[in-house]
Amino acid sequence: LRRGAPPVAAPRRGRHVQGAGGPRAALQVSQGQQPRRQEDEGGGRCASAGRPRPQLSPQGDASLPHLEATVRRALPVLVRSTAPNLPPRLRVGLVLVEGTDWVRHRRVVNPAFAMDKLKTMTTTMVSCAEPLIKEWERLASSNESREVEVEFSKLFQDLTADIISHTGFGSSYKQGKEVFHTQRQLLALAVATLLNVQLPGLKYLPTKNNRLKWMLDKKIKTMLMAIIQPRLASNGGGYGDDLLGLMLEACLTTEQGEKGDELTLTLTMDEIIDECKTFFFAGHETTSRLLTWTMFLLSVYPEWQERLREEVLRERGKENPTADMLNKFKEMTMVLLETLRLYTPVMVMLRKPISDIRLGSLSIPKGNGIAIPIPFLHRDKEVWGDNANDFDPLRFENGITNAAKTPQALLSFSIGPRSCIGQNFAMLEAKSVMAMILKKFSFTLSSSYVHAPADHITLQPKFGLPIVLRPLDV
Ligand code: HEM
Repeated sequence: LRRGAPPVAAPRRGRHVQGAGGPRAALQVSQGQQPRRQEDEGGGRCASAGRPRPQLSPQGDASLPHLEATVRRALPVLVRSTAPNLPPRLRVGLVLVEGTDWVRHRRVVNPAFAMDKLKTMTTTMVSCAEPLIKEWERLASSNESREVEVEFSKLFQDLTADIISHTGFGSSYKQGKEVFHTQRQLLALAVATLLNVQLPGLKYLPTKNNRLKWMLDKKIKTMLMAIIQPRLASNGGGYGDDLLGLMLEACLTTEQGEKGDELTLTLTMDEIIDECKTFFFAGHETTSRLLTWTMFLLSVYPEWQERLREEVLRERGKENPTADMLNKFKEMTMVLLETLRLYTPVMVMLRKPISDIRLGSLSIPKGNGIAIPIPFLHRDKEVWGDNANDFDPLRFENGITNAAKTPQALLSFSIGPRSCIGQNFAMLEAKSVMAMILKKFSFTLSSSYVHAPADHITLQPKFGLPIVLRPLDV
């Protein structure tokens, strides 16, 4: 993963010649609308204090042709680089570890996402959605119009938080939810202060914001320890079949030496805590966005809404969906993939080459940031055909690899060894929730909806997603 790129000479003056120069490196170091300051990868150093790092941020047609085909091929030789301004306490777990640490983490976390384990979690996903369905039915029946308007953007955020709390922490889901709630506060604080000028050392000073961040951080750690410690103490009885239990099992089997030479796979307590935080950061908002945009597209394309409803009812009638049944939903899978293509929740992947490399006609020196703009690549007519901007789930009829001119064109979950570990989890979750809604309601966009997709770390409808639900039995 890290060694693939043969070193090539790094042209010192080449960037402008290659049409990728942008402004000269200064406080503002990238071409696009990047934040005003950039921290160094190690955390804490900013452009004004340390060496500015140029970032290649292809935007629009001018620079895209250089990168289109080659970016995908280059992904394996680039290492992940973090959002430059993300505070260290939010850079956690598997998403951000590198090298042998990554191998160790990924092996421990992998078993928790095995399909047979996920299947048992489907029941939990369905039962988290069930009370909402009942509540909407009740509200609709009490309205004269027999309809109910629901704001789905916020609702899906709460629902996916509920699902990840239950599937992540089982019977400790209430404490899990509290952890996630605190993480959300920490994230909101980080985002609110993202563009503040950072002076070196400022993060160590007991400012009001810093004290609040430290307090929240400590609270998260204490709460997670309170969930993890009793599990560890109860060895012999198993650690639970939720994500945490499965991870502890993978971790501790190796620690007890059952596999002898694999002792290095063990995670420390701090690392386990980091992985628990990762479940939430990586898995909750992204999945809620997938659900949000699917709901939006099905409202706009009623013929597809009807096709999916028929598929759901054909397989299982009015019964709750099971994992095996969800895996059979071909048209639902096609619609979800098309939603991921048009409204990818993660908009940018940040990478840096570990040695000087060539990307098509561009030479990129080692360590320079590359922002890979997924929405541009997902709407490229060269790759997806002339209807690249249209909603056409049929393009996925013969699977992902045959949907475009290049086999790995869909980048929503990334590709290669560092691709999303939670993609099957996310797809099962989205299918469970959509099946529950489709079998009970038909729905349309509310007249108050305003179409304004906005990039707030993930892609979300700026003014929410108000939808009018009508129970099918009425
Ligand atoms: C629709 C939902 C999701 C989308 C669109 C998504 C997208 C992505 C993408 C694009 C990456 C690669 C990021 C990069 O290379 O910079 C990634 C990695 C990752 N995702 Fe997801 N994700 C989703 C759901 C989930 C869920 C449900 C979980 C866990 C509960 C999860 C956990 C992770 C982890 C741990 C990684 C890092 C993997 C590694 O580096 O080995 N994701 N995801």
